[in-house]
Amino acid sequence: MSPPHQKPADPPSLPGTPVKLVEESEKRSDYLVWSDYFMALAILASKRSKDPTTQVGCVIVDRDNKVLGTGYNGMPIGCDDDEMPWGKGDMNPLRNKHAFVVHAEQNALINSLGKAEGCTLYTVLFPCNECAKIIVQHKIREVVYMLDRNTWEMEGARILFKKTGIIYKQFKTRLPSVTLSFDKDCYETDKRFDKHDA
Ligand SMILES: Nc1ccn([C@H]2C[C@H](O)[C@@H](COP(=O)(O)O)O2)c(=O)n1
Repeated sequence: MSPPHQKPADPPSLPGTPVKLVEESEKRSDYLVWSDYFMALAILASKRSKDPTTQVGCVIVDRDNKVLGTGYNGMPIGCDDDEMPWGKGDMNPLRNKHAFVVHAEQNALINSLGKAEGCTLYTVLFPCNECAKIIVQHKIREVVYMLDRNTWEMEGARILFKKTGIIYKQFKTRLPSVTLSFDKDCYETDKRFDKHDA
């Protein structure tokens, strides 16, 4: 007899009988945990960025795990992406992207319509000092980031977070990757549904 915690084995199928479909009556175990889901969303948002060197995405999440806003680094509304500078090596600061790009965190906060108090901010890149000022003003509770840079701007952000009690921590996951395929994840699922339904 099987031990009580194990499902009894399926009886061997008789020759010529069709193979039984995998039972789908139990909860999936390989679903995304919240933090993986939110960081994956931030990375997905970063794919919207037109910045040729660094694409950043950001997601703001409330205590009930509701997404209040997402953002990525891009030019301000009304500025034609094709007319704006995307480099950063020109002597003239007005010919560099940094003079104009709205950071991912800023866009996510703007999109959260003033409701970000007590929320967690997931970002692909650690915030700079300018973003940190706005994060503080919105009373964000916690910042979760993937990548960090050793720059004075990010050091400035760390100083502001420490002074104001905003928790910041590097993202940790057990997953090496989250893959997303229009084909496999949607069309094939739909085909399986058709089979069951027929
Ligand atoms: N926390 C951050 C830091 C930077 N960004 C944006 C600003 C630029 O578009 C890009 C950085 O460009 P790089 O100097 O690496 O060529 O990333 C942001 O959105 N959030």
